[in-house]
Amino acid sequence: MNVKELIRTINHTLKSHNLFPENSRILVACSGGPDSMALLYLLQDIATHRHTTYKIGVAIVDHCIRPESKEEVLWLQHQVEELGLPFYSATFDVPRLSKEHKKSEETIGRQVRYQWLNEIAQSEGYDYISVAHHKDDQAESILAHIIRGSGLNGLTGMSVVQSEYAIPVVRPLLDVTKEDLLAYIGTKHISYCVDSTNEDVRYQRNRIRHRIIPELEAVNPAVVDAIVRLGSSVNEDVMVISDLTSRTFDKLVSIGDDEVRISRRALRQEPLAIQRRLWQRLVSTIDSDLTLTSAHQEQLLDIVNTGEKKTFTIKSIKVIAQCDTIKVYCKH
Ligand SMILES: Nc1ncnc2c1ncn2[C@@H]1O[C@H](COP(=O)(O)OP(=O)(O)OP(=O)(O)O)[C@@H](O)[C@H]1O
Repeated sequence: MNVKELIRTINHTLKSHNLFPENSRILVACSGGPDSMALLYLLQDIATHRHTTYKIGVAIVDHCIRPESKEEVLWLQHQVEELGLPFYSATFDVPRLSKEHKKSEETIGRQVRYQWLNEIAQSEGYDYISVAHHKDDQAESILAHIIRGSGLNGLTGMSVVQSEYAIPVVRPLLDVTKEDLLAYIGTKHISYCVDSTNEDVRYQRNRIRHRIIPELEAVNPAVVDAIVRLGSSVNEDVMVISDLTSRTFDKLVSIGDDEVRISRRALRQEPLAIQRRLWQRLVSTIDSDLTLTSAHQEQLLDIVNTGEKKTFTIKSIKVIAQCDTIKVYCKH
């Protein structure tokens, strides 16, 4: 893809989601790596191409995982100041936090990064946070979910707009490949930092990127496109199932002050795919942090299929099925 086509493709992604209108303020999350440096320059090119005037700021988090990270923050600060843009940075001791919270460095790093980006975006008046995930990242993320044993929801991939936080996170590059971005960087002579851990196949993501995808490409050279298409079509189907689940939930479930109830017979008449999702919604109504494992789901589906009295405890919640009534409540 040449520069013109690249800009047209990204502009199309943004337009089809009504993103970055005139005068909006965008905080670009930039690691200093090739993808996010490309995003930074592309967003400026797109503003020129569209004759619009959105405003860009740049934010970086130093995760203290690599010895060179401090220097990279200073390098990026210099680049951003040369461009005359606002710059923000924060430092988190991710290795220490990872030990304290018993979570992987990747998970904790992502959590603190998005939380801080949101705080900065809110306090500095930005409308959007923008990140540089591209088509290859999308395919890797879907494959990672398949390998981990995800349900359908995990196969939908990342969305262009994610509204989970107060400030929406936007991914304008999901329709372009890493190769397109590297070609752009080469043409424009944009400098960037190289993350020394990117080649390390002890990290799951790198193993998928450097070992699994090339093997799959030997079978189908367009496998990245094929996986991304799978993600989009699953996404469409999941939206339909999710809508049907919501309507069934509203019809069948009665919500009390600290409990939810459903008829065992009515639940049994629903297809299994809906039953599973209804169970997740029933428990989430009581404890929004509780995600059912497939083992929990099997046990809960068993409750539906008998007429006997059954009691079941999952973490913070209790389920009692007696005669035709199933009651879900907090065990405390
Ligand atoms: N340390 C960081 N500070 C700010 N934003 C970051 C940082 N690390 C990642 N991001 C943002 O999150 C996106 C996804 O993170 P990921 O680790 O997958 O990126 P990456 O493949 O390393 O990309 P890049 O080539 O830009 O480093 C990046 O493209 C960037 O927009």
